[in-house]
Amino acid sequence: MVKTFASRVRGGDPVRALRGVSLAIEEGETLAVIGESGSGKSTLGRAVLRLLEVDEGAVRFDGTDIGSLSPEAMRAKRSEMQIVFQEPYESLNPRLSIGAIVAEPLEIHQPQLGTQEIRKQVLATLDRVGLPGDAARRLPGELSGGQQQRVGIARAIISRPRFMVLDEPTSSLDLSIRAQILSLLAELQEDYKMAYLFVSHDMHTVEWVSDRIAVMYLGEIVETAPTRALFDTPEHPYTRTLLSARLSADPRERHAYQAFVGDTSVVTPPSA
Ligand SMILES: Nc1ncnc2c1ncn2[C@@H]1O[C@H](COP(=O)(O)OP(=O)(O)OP(=O)(O)O)[C@@H](O)[C@H]1O
Repeated sequence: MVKTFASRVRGGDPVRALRGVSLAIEEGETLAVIGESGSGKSTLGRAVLRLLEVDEGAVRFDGTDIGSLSPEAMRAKRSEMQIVFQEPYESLNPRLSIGAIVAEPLEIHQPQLGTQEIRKQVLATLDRVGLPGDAARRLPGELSGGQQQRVGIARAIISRPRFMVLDEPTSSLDLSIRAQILSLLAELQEDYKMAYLFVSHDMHTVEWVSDRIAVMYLGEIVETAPTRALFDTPEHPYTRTLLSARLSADPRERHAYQAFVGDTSVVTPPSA
């Protein structure tokens, strides 16, 4: 895929956010996309869901080129492809109750369900993501950052997607909360057999959550490898730089992910 943006600065050069990116994600797997700020990770995540149009390239979901779908067919497809954003508060309508926010995808995709059934599914989904039923009546601003992200996750999973883009889903949260949210995402993936495209700039996070890692640098994927292989034998010089930066990162981050690993049996700690 190729995507070039006009510069945000008047007279500035166009920004080549994606310079020919190609990737495939298998059913049920987590592919992490890692890279520094501005490398094009979020653009890629949005392009994959057709939340923005690319200049060149196609996205195939189960073999269907989603770029060729009519607006109605694309809307139906969206129930199978969801996104969880980095900033939960900004992604939630501050004037809608949590119940209304989580109900929205069902109202759009399965309006035939009726009010009672939608309400039942909203409460079950809130419970599944660890929120009390009375959260349904609250507004986003009344919840903590971690709870807001649980709402973002509830809204994403209520239509039972098979694929989710997780765009730095924990990086705006307190370290103590990150492990809980990562555990929840891992459990949901196991239960619902979802594939994740996990966008992150943090090597600690992707080390624990991903099956494979794609390293992005200036709009290109410079290396893709299974997680363990990438850590053990990084091939690209930029990957090596990211790995050495990780060793000097905040040790509290490490504790958060060790807590995460202690919380769940779905990930294997590294042998080193
Ligand atoms: N709508 C836009 N208009 C102009 N430039 C944009 C737009 N969206 C993104 N860009 C630019 O494209 C490049 C890639 O941005 P992108 O947000 O995809 O990177 P990223 O790796 O996700 O960074 P971050 O981790 O900071 O979110 C950046 O230089 C960014 O400034």
